[in-house]
Amino acid sequence: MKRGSDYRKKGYTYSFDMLGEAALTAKDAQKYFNDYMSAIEFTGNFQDPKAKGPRPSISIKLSALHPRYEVGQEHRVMTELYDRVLTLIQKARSLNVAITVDAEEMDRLEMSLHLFEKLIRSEACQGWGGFGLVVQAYSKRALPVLAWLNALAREVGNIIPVRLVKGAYWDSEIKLCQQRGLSGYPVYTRKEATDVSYLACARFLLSESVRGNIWPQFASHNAHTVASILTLASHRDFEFQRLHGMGDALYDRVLTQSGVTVRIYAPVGSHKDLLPYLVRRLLENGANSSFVHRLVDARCPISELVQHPWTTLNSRQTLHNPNIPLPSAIFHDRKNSFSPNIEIESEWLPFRDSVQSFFTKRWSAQALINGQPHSGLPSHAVIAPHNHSIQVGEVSFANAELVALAITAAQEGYETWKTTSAHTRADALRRLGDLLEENLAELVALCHLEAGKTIQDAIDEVREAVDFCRYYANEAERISDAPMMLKDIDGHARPWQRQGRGIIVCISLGTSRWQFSWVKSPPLW
Ligand SMILES: NC(=O)c1ccc[n+]([C@@H]2O[C@H](COP(=O)([O-])OP(=O)(O)OC[C@H]3O[C@@H](n4cnc5c(N)ncnc54)[C@H](O)[C@@H]3O)[C@@H](O)[C@H]2O)c1
Ligand SMILES: N[C@@H](CCC=O)C(=O)O
Repeated sequence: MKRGSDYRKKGYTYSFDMLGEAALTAKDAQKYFNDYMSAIEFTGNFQDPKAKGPRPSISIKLSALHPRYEVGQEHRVMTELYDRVLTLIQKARSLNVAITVDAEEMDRLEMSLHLFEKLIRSEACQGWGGFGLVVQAYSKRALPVLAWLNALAREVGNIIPVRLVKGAYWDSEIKLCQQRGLSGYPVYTRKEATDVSYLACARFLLSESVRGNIWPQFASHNAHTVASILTLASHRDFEFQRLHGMGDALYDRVLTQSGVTVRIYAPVGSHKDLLPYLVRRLLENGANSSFVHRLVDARCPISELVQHPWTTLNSRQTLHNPNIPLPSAIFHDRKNSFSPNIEIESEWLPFRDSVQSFFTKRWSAQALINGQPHSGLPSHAVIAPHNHSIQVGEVSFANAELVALAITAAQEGYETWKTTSAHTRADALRRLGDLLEENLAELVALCHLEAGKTIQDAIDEVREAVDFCRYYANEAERISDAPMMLKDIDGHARPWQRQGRGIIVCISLGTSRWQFSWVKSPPLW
């Protein structure tokens, strides 16, 4: 507060962010809760007679306040985390300190909105107008979220402050979707698309149908964006926001020339907690497309800086960025394995229904030799480890006779298999990968019931198998067919070619590696 006093004299106000996020333990979450509480008390009680502008506020991160702020634990989010935030709201309201819920990763958007709705409907928020949230314009859901917030504000009769940012997690959003093999991205992949989205959201927030329901807080250091907002606005019922240490010159001018309030988002805390925040700033400010980066780049002409993002976007051949392949296409030589995004309802609900449709199935497993199942041996019940009242199916174990039969069959098959081209064998493996993927829902149900895996773990298990199939199919083609010349000990080059080693017995322990043994042994050698 003391450090900000010069800025407050100029007319700036603050939103303090207590550094710290992604609490991993209840102890961490309690520490961050205490930090927020004391920040609210300090901010509410601090008197600065020379300060101009509205009172400072506090920004909170939900991930800091609960170690299980995740979709799979939504019932705890809606009760335990709800109680925590409610306590902060009650304290903040009693001291007239506004609270903003920071936006984090896109997968938590729906859950954060459920929680926000429950809180804004609580008695603690009735008629206050000091409880708001952040909307990220790089999100493809930004405009619908704003429309929903506008309807909510109108219904509950509270003004909702909304900080509109471009978004601070762009790089990790892209990487996570690729790693998880999702069907697409929740964020735009061209910078100018985010800029256009920001302006579309700003136009909506400044419209008469929103005025009086939402208090817009436009957060950007991009002079083009700021100038566009000042031009778009037919009233002054909004404010600007900037980060501490950024956009000083721009906002000194805005403050003196436009009469609009400017709030500085100031992170407060120890160096230890600064790292994630700092890395996000480094990534976004280091990007060639960043406005502040281009501003200080002498090679970037002003005519480019002032180009309307719509003109830039419209000049592209595609709205998406072809340099950022879809998650399924990130490998140059094979398809990435697919996962539905079970954090978002539009994908989770249909997938859950398909998985659940197998919950009544009873699987039966027995020796399979030459494509023929061998039943008739004593069977044993397979019981779900997490719920002993569920019988997943039954299994008949092979006996020595069947093992001998299997080895003979494999020996006979090997004679043809070893002369089968690597390409044909690799194709069989790829087909297996595709079949595993096509039957994802059933395999997930089986992993869940038989091994007690969580749904995400089960999906990952199947994905790993699919990846193995595709990866080793390529490897088989790469190394199996082509004869190589290797130098012998006497320096002479000799032709060298791999060949099958014969039958391999694989003993695979436990259920979790069933696919591993399949993929890495018989089909290749
Ligand atoms: N909390 C605040 O008060 C506050 C205030 C101002 C800015 N900010 C943040 O500062 C950062 C910089 O934003 P800005 O408006 O000043 O600068 P900017 O106009 O240069 O926009 C940069 C932003 O564009 C987006 N982006 C970058 N590459 C992209 C791509 N290939 N495809 C789609 N989107 C892409 C990202 O969200 C990136 O942060 C953002 O993280 C913003 O959220 C926060
Ligand atoms: N909440 C952001 C601040 C910048 C954008 O909103 C962060 O923690 O990185």
